Amino acid sequence: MAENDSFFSNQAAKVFVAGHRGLVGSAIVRKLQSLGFTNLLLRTHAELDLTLQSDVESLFAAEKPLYVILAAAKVGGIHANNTYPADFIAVNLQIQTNVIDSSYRHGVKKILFLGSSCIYPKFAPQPIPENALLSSPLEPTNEWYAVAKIAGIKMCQAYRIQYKFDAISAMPTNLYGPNDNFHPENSHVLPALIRRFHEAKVEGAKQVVVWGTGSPLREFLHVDDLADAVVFLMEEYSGFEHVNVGSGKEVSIKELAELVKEVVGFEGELVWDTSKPDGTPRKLMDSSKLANLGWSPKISLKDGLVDTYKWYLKNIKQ
Ligand SMILES: NC(=O)C1=CN([C@@H]2O[C@H](COP(=O)(O)OP(=O)(O)OC[C@H]3O[C@@H](n4cnc5c(N)ncnc54)[C@H](OP(=O)(O)O)[C@@H]3O)[C@@H](O)[C@H]2O)C=CC1
Ligand SMILES: C[C@H]1O[C@H](OP(=O)(O)OP(=O)(O)OC[C@H]2O[C@@H](n3cnc4c(=O)[nH]c(N)nc43)[C@H](O)[C@@H]2O)[C@@H](O)[C@@H](O)C1=O
Repeated sequence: MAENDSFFSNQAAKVFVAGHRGLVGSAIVRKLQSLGFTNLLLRTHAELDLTLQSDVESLFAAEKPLYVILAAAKVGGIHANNTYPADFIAVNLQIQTNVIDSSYRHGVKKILFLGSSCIYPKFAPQPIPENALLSSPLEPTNEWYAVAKIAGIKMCQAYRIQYKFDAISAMPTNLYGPNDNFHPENSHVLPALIRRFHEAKVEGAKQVVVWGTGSPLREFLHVDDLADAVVFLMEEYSGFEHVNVGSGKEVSIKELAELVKEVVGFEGELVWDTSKPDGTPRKLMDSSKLANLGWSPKISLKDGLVDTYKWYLKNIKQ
């Protein structure tokens, strides 16, 4: 990459991190600050609703960020996705359309759009390569969110073709870490289980209920690794195709539940509520494209879980 195109050497550049208080956005802010970036443009949801096109336009016109990282979205676990399909498709289409289009119109040099591994077909080949996109039907519990995310990838590609706009997309696997959502029903499995096992331990409960059969396989990545991959891609990648970001390691939900139980120190038994959906049976991503560019993850699931539980104890528990 030419010197004047270097993201890392442009630490005074204005970088808009949309969604900076969320799991992903807050990790990206920590990473950028650790790299010496001093001019971050940050707006809370209350200060700027990204679904409102004219407000987004006004922000870009006034602030003229040079780089944009889009980590604002309507996000949730299997239950939330299944229960609020209209919100998941509409809010995400609105946010990403407004931010990508305004970025192009106001001279942004590069934007990174975040999607998710749920963009891939329910029965995709494993590990899932980037070119499995749109090769067969989606997983029904999150197809509304997935369709919005696929539209985001395609919008980046369309703007690259028509306007030569440097819009790239990263597809992370299931993430966890500080500032996650620990809501009992609407969160993802890992924060949900930390909370449930912790509360059961404190209350002296004999059992903890875990959803589904325990057989689905999931790949987990600590959000600090994801943030590292995001800045790496801002520096190193300007391609048409989206890029998978995974840990390469998968566990069953049963194995995950046993690990969370051990880390939290709950001594009772697990009970499986099979009336709850399993979702997609397996979604291990093929992250060799990113590995070939020179990036690899550093944080093991066990270490990441221990740190996340410490963060939960310090910041969330009553
Ligand atoms: N969590 C995960 O496991 C995974 C996440 N991703 C992707 O990473 C990105 C970030 O996800 P994550 O950090 O987990 O999500 P969070 O829910 O933790 O954070 C989302 C952020 O978006 C903001 N936001 C939501 N709606 C609006 C709006 N209308 N206007 C302005 N801001 C808004 C939220 O603000 P507020 O809190 O104030 O509402 C929040 O800061 C998403 O694109 C998601 O698809 C991809 C794969 C896995
Ligand atoms: C990142 C990805 O996340 C979502 O997909 P998902 O991987 O299915 O997400 P999940 O974390 O909610 O569940 C993983 C597995 O775990 C089981 N499970 C057990 N017990 C609990 C539990 O207590 N809560 C939850 N949420 N799941 C549980 C659950 O039944 C399922 O088998 C997408 O909708 C979409 O948001 C997306 O892109």
